[in-house]
Amino acid sequence: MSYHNVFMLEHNRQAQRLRRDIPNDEEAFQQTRKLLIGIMQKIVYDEFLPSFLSPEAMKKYKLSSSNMYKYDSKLDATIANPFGIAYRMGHSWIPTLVSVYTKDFKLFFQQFLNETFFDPTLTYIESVNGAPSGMKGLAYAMSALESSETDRTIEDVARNTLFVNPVADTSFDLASLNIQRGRDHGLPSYNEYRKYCGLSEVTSWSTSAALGGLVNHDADAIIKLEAAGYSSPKDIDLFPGALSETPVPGGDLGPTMECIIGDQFHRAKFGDRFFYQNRGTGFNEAQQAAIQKYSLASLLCRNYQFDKVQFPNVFRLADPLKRCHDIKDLDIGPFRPSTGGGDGGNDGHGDRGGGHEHHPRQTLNDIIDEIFEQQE
Ligand code: HEM
Repeated sequence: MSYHNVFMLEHNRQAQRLRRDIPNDEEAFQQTRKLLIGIMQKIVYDEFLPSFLSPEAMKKYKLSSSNMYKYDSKLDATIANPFGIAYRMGHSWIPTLVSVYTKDFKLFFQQFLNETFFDPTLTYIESVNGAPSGMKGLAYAMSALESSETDRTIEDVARNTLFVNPVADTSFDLASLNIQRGRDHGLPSYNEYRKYCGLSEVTSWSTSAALGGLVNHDADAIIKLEAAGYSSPKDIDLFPGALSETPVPGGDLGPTMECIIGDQFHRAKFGDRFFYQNRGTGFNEAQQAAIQKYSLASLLCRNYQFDKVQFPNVFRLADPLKRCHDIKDLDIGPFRPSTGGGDGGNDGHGDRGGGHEHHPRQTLNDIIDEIFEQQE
């Protein structure tokens, strides 16, 4: 929710910067929306994906923006059924505790995750006497804390306290839901996806390749999968089979997960006519270069007033941290229809510090007020 909110703030901030040259409300909204989608795509492909996919997978599926981009109209970008299950690997990142940190990354408040289910109170907390607001404090904590490992362990909080019904004394188990949802969708087994991905077929409970064993699992994982009640390794469901694979070198996931997730993000990139790197429908060279230089770190600095961040990639712990003051804002110049030139970034404090920035004629609040007045 904190990150969802920060993109909303970023949208409004960039809309205000663009307002000077785009007086029409609808046009300003659409251009800002397009810009935010481009920024999001840059962050996902160049910052988020490499934080858990191996360099090999990044290369194989041409996910980094340094790969030449050519839109492929024949590529189907729709979400594959197994991706809806494989991408639930994020369920192994779910923490037991939700933390709120101060701006200097000290623990301010902690709550059990299940206490936040259906109760967003934490996010409403306003900043008092220098203490962080809920939204910002959650982002400070998320940027500073290491995430749980991507492994076969899903915390009890998501296994025993999901959708608790105190009257019936029941609750749901997210791991079971993931398995059952795969079956509901008629997904073939883990073994079939291994074959689809060009990996060896599994026919025995051993680790031996010659015996058709589970070559991408350690002995402990194999014991647990066998104990789960599958009468043959060929029956293992996609979610537990792929999630319990040993990670490939340099990545957090096993080869089957990398294949399904890498392929999906490849198609979502090269099969999307509006991908930000597609010249013409996406952005021109100068605009792309500006987006390329921007980062989630910079975005957090500006909207949540971080003093220091992990840089250049907030998804990786950096030491030392970089001062926000030294990280440039998005160069909005190339996005201005009238100038077509850059404003060269600024001193790290968004519009407030940029010598070339002009205040917009109206704030978004003014515009919203006007719309309401017209409706009355
Ligand atoms: C507090 C954290 C989270 C909770 C409580 C949660 C809970 C859930 C629940 C209840 C479902 C629906 C399950 C079903 O009925 O089949 C679901 C689906 C899903 N979750 Fe999560 N989740 C969390 C975080 C994540 C993360 C971090 C990721 C990935 C990075 C993720 C990926 C997915 C995906 C891909 C689906 C399937 C969506 C679809 O196909 O419609 N979730 N999650």
